[in-house]
Amino acid sequence: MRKIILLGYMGCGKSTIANKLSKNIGIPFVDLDKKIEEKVNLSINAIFEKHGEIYFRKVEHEVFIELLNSPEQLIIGLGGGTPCYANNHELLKADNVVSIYLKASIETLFSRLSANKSKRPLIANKSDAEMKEFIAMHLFERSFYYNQTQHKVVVDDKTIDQTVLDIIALLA
Ligand SMILES: Nc1ncnc2c1ncn2[C@@H]1O[C@H](COP(=O)(O)OP(=O)(O)O)[C@@H](O)[C@H]1O
Ligand SMILES: O=C(O)C1=C[C@@H](OP(=O)(O)O)[C@@H](O)[C@H](O)C1
Ligand SMILES: [Mg+2]
Repeated sequence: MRKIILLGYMGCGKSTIANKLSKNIGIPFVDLDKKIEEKVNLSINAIFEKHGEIYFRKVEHEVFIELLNSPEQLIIGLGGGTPCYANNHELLKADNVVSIYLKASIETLFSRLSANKSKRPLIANKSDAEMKEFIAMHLFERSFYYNQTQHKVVVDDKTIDQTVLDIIALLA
C-alpha cells in the first residue's frame, strides 16, 4: 500500500506536519524516530550517547525498511538524516512511495531549532553562532539527497495548516 513520506532537515516540521496531515486525511502516521526509540527502548539522545551514530543509522535503515514493507497505507515522517545514509534515498524511488521534501530556509530552521535542540543530539550542545554555521553547511551537504524527492513544498512563512493544505493539493 502507498506510503506518503515527509523528509527534510531537522526542524522543517516533518513530525508536526505529518501528524496534522494524518488527522486531516485519515491515513495513519508513523514517526520513524519514535519507532526507533520503541525498538531500542531508549530515547534518540540515549541511543547516540550509549551506542553512537553509526548504530543509530543501522537501526534507522532497518526500521525504515520494515515500515516500507508494512501492508498498511501510512504517512511516514523520516528523521532529518534518513535519506542521506545507507542508500535510503534509493528506497524512496519505489513505486508505492510518494516522497515530499519540506524545504525550509536556514533562517526558518535556525529559529525553530534554537528553541528545540535538546532532543536533537547533533545540535544539542551547540551555541547559537555554532548552530547557524552548522545548519548552513549541513543543509548544503544534505540537499543532494533531499532534492531527489518527487515533490517539494516550501514551508517558510507558512502555518502548519497551510503546509498541510499544500500537501493535500499535490496528493490529489
Ligand atoms: N509553520 C510551522 N510548521 C511546522 N512546524 C512549526 C511551524 N511553526 C513552528 N513550528 C515548530 O517547529 C518545530 C518543528 O519540529 P518538528 O515537527 O519536530 O520537525 P522535524 O520532525 O522536521 O524535526 C516544532 O516545535 C513546531 O511546533
Ligand atoms: O538530521 C539528523 O541526522 C537527525 C534528525 C532527527 O530527526 P528530526 O529531523 O525529526 O529532528 C533524528 O533522527 C536524529 O536526531 C538525527
Ligand atoms: Mg521529527
